Amino acid sequence: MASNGGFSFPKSPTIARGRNGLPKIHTEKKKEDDEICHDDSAPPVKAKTLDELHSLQRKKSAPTTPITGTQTAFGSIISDEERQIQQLQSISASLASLTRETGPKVVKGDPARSAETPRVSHVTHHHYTPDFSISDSGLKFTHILYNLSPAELYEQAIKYEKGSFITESGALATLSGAKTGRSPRDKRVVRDETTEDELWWGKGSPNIEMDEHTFLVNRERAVDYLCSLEKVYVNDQFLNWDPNHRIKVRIVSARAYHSLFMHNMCIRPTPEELENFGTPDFTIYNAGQFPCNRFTHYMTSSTSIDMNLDRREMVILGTQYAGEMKKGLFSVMHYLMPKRGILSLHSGCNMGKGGDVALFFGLSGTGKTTLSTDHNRYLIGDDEHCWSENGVSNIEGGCYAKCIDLSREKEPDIWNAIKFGTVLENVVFDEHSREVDYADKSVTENTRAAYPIEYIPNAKIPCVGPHPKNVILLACDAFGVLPPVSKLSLAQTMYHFISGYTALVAGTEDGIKEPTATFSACFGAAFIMLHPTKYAAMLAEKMKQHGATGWLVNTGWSGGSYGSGSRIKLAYTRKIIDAIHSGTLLETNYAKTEVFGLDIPTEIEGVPSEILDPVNTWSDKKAYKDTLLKLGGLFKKNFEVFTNYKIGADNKLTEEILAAGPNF
Ligand SMILES: Nc1ncnc2c1ncn2[C@@H]1O[C@H](COP(=O)(O)OP(=O)(O)OP(=O)(O)O)[C@@H](O)[C@H]1O
Ligand SMILES: O=C([O-])CC(=O)C(=O)O
Ligand SMILES: [Ca+2]
Ligand SMILES: [Mn+2]
Repeated sequence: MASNGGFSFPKSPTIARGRNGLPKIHTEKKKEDDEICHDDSAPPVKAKTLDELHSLQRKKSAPTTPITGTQTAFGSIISDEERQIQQLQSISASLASLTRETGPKVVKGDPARSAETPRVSHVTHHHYTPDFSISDSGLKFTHILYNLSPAELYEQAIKYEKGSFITESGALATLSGAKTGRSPRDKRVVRDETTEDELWWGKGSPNIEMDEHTFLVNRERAVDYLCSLEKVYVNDQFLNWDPNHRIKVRIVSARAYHSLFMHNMCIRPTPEELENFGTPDFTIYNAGQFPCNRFTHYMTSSTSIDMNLDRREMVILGTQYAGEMKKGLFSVMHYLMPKRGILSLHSGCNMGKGGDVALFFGLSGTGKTTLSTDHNRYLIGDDEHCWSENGVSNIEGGCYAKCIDLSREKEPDIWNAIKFGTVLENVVFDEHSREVDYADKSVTENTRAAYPIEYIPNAKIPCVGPHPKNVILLACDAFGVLPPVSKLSLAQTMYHFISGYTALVAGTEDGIKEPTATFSACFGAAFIMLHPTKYAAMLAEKMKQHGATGWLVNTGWSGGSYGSGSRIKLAYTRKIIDAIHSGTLLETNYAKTEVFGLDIPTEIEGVPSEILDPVNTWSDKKAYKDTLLKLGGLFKKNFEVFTNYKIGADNKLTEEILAAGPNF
């Protein structure tokens, strides 16, 4: 016993094997000398009750502006408690019913814990509540879970939201409910005197009108629903990394999943920034699963996503798909930024070690996130950017990657970003090991991961960069006739930007399906608010001024259309993109294609030369020509609506753009 310097180990109970192989536990009284033996166990806890013990576990967060309090705009200093009351008053005002003219009684903190953790006392928006407005809803409290941390949101989701699980890598797996994608046909925009003239309305426009009154009806419905809940989540965050054009947004939602999603996707304020947040510039009321009333004017389904630019508010009813919030705010930026002379872009963006910036435009699923996430370059952002006179800035604070068929080998940075804090939507996983099967489309093909941008190792923080050198237009051409890469003139770049082409293959359950061409102006018609030519004119102007080169990259099929050919290997596309970034692709020899008149390189390092001209990869040359002409015809037909518009101040450019399309 004394051999180890006077220490002894408490004797473990003697275990013997019984007849059935199970250990037999001996419970006879220990010998006297065992009890007086040196005890090295830790001292007992100070708590006298379990509640006391639990309260020891959680330490109150340190005040972020200690003792001195916060300096207000008028120079006075306010206490921490006063500041918290102001914050709650602001939230109560956000949640105020428009008819009762008073905000709900709000109290900060988890209702499940309010008994044990007294937080800031409640506030009502107006201190005086007239008698006539007293109703049951006026008597209850709404608990506010304000800018919770990812850990707190995990606990909320797992406790209260069915379908929430921690995956093997630590991500939060969630279900978005009946909707697993956006509902563009249910989007409504208030048409008033201002927006009547400013916005793009009519054929092709994503802005389907509603009147102010109907908006208020839906707003009231969402606010009443949210206030009827025991608790709501409130996120106060920012959009746009350009400090001169930063927008303050507030998101009120019913689910921890939504709060964590926006925590990841918007820019996260520092504690100091949060203290001085004040009144938001834009507010989202996300009532999620609560539907709109189909008897309401303008409603054509139980889902409605309503935007009121004058009130700076958005209401979501009848869909829990979180992308509605992300893209709703993007639409707002597509309105606010051009007003300030800043171009908003549905594009990814990265920067080389030497400071060369590339933009990646493309419709959903064409490769913005995949190709802007590049181990050799700094990631500025994967989906939404602004281009101002100062250069580029990311609008968001996170990325939203498609996960279908994700593999560690092909997309290591995205794979590694799926860890604690990341929201994983609609994926399927092993019920025991919680390993995700990224090939499984049982819930949807649109499985997604939302993670903060700093989860990508070479993210450029702050997410801003100089003026772009290369503008890469991505199309996933399932017809297999567009070349893997072509160099574009400015007029061609504008033609393809306005066209916004891609062709994906819809559901593949019933065997081979024909690809369908999609044209979406500015590679994001669902989100733009002004006429496409307004954005196009700004892009042309900026590309000309900064000498950026345009490229068209087909990330889709080669060797035949969908069904006979195959998707271009991601490894080849990456080599093509590398050659664009490095500048070597500018130096190589070019040939011109028929019909589209594109300049295609004859060789690229690491890419088999025969695939560079798609005609070489088709065994049936007639089928190739027919398909090429068919696609050319679709482009022409789509562009008809734009032929009457002037693009920019210069008529010459308009003519050049019209001539830059397919010719046959
Ligand atoms: N050659 C290729 N180039 C790019 N992506 C490819 C290629 N082959 C397969 N892929 C796959 O295509 C998908 C591209 O999706 P990605 O998330 O980049 O779309 P996105 O343009 O960011 O769309 P969204 O705007 O909807 O987020 C990924 O799943 C990627 O693995
Ligand atoms: O908004 C979404 O759901 C995903 C996305 O990025 C897009 O469709 O462009
Ligand atoms: Ca993306
Ligand atoms: Mn997108």
